[in-house]
Formats: sequence, C-alpha cells, structure tokens
Amino acid sequence: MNKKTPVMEGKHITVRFGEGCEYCREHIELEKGRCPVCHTIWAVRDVNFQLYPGEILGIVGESGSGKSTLLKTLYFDQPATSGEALLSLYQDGKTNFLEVSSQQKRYLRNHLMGMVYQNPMLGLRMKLSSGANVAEKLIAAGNRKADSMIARSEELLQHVEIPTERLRDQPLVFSGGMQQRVQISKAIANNPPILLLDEVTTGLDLSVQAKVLDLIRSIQKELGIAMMVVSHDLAVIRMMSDRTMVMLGGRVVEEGLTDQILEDPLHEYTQTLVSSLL
Ligand SMILES: Nc1ncnc2c1ncn2[C@@H]1O[C@H](COP(=O)(O)OP(=O)(O)OP(=O)(O)O)[C@@H](O)[C@H]1O
Repeated sequence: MNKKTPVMEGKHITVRFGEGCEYCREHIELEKGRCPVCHTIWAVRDVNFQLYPGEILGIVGESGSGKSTLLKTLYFDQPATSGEALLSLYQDGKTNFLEVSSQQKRYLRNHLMGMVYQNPMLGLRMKLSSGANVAEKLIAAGNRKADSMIARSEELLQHVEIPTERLRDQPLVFSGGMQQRVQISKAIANNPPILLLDEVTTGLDLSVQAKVLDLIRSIQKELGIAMMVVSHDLAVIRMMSDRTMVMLGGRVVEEGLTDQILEDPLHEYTQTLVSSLL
C-alpha cells in the first residue's frame, strides 16, 4: 500500500443530536455547536480526515468538542447524520462504510477495526473470564477451533502483560490499568489494520497511564496498526501521535504534524491548549 493512500478517510462527517432548524442550518459557524433556537447539538460538523497506514493520529479538544462522537460514528456506535467514510481495504475504498448493512458493519468491526473505550464496561464483558473475552472476538471473526483460540488468547494477554494464570479471572476483579490492557488485547485479537482509542488512560494513575501508553506505542510499532487516539489531554497526544487534529465545538480547527502544532499553534484555542502544557 502506498504511504499516500489513507487506510481510512472521513469526508464531511456530520453528527447532530436533534432535528436542526432553519436558524442553525444557516448559522453553521455556531461557536459551541449548540443551536440557541432549537437546541440541536451539532456534535461533529463537516469533519474531514485521513488516517495513513501505521500512523497515530491524535484528536484533542475540550470536553464536548465531539471527539468521542467522531470515533463512535466510525465504529458504528453512533449513526452519522451525513458524510462518508472509506476504508482502503474495504471494497477498494469506494464504499461509504457508514451506510452499509449491519452484517457488513459486524464484519468491519471484527476484521478491520478495533476499539478501546474509556469505560472498560463498554469494551468488555465484566463477568466473563479475560480469556473468554478475547476468545469472543476470535469467534466473531469465524474462529471455531478451541485449542487455537485458547493459545491465541494466552498469547494476546501475555502480550499486554496479563499473566497466564489470570486468564480465567473476570476483568471485574482487575485494576483499571489491567482492564484497559485486556480491552487492548481483545481489540487487536483479529489483527485489524486500524485501532480506535477513546480516552483510554483517563482516570488512571499517572504511572499506570504511562505504562498503558507505552504498551500502545509498542503495539503500534510492532504490528504497524494505524491508530486514532482521542484525548482531552495534550500531554497524551504529544507522547503518542505523529499528526494531530484539534477539535472545538464539533469542528476541526487545526491539524498538522504534532510537533509543528506544539511549536507553532495557529488557532487561538490551540494556543491556549499548548500554553497550558508549559
Ligand atoms: N447521545 C447523545 N445525545 C445527545 N447529545 C449527545 C449525545 N452524545 C454526545 N452528545 C453531545 O455531543 C457533544 C459532543 O460530545 P462528545 O462526547 O463527542 O465530546 P467529547 O469531545 O468526546 O467530550 P468528552 O471527552 O467529555 O466525552 C456534546 O455536547 C454532548 O453533550
């Protein structure tokens, strides 16, 4: 695959909560993304992006800026209002995958994309064993051989430093950092080329946070997975991402190489974010 061909591309993606009205359709520059007349929330507005093979694309912005909604839309947890998204490995990148059948969506979730949520309860079945959580993902991709699934689950959990003797333990009894590591192993179980990560270290202790971020980076280097990393924390984005998009009120207000954005932020909001790092 050519480095210049994105593995995933979003075009004019908009997600709105509410019906919208004449006023907000005409005043699409609304500062905070909420219509003062009909109270519709324009959570994601006309977002375009490219995710290139093997890169980490960071998405940063304040709470409510639309970061999670964008990721949820790409993973079919939230329908898009309009716009399209393409995957180079799906129907030659010619089909808007946001609008395919639920069977096709399941295929994409099980083969081409993995998701790691801030809240492990969304990504894991807390009362199944950790091994069964990973195996569930393997089964969803058509795997039926018990022996090979157990071996693969063990391998994946070892990879994220969950000891084999804890394979039968429920994530419920794990620490927050361990739960995130089980989620990561489940999300990469079927070798997807794309991993979506939504505030995966928010709420963890700083040392645990650093360990999980290190793990994600090492997985990215080793497996060459392209990742979209959402965080409200620019320090996390600085540590993780090659390129960064800055969101505000549902819009992308700035994007570019992370180093460049940190050194020379152009948008006023990004300048405030960067100065808070110093
Ligand atoms: N299901 C929903 N119904 C109505 N409004 C929603 C829904 N989900 C999100 N929103 C609104 O959409 C906007 C964007 O939310 P989103 O969660 O994407 O922001 P965010 O940048 O990820 O912030 P946070 O990090 O706090 O989750 C917010 O105003 C939020 O209240």
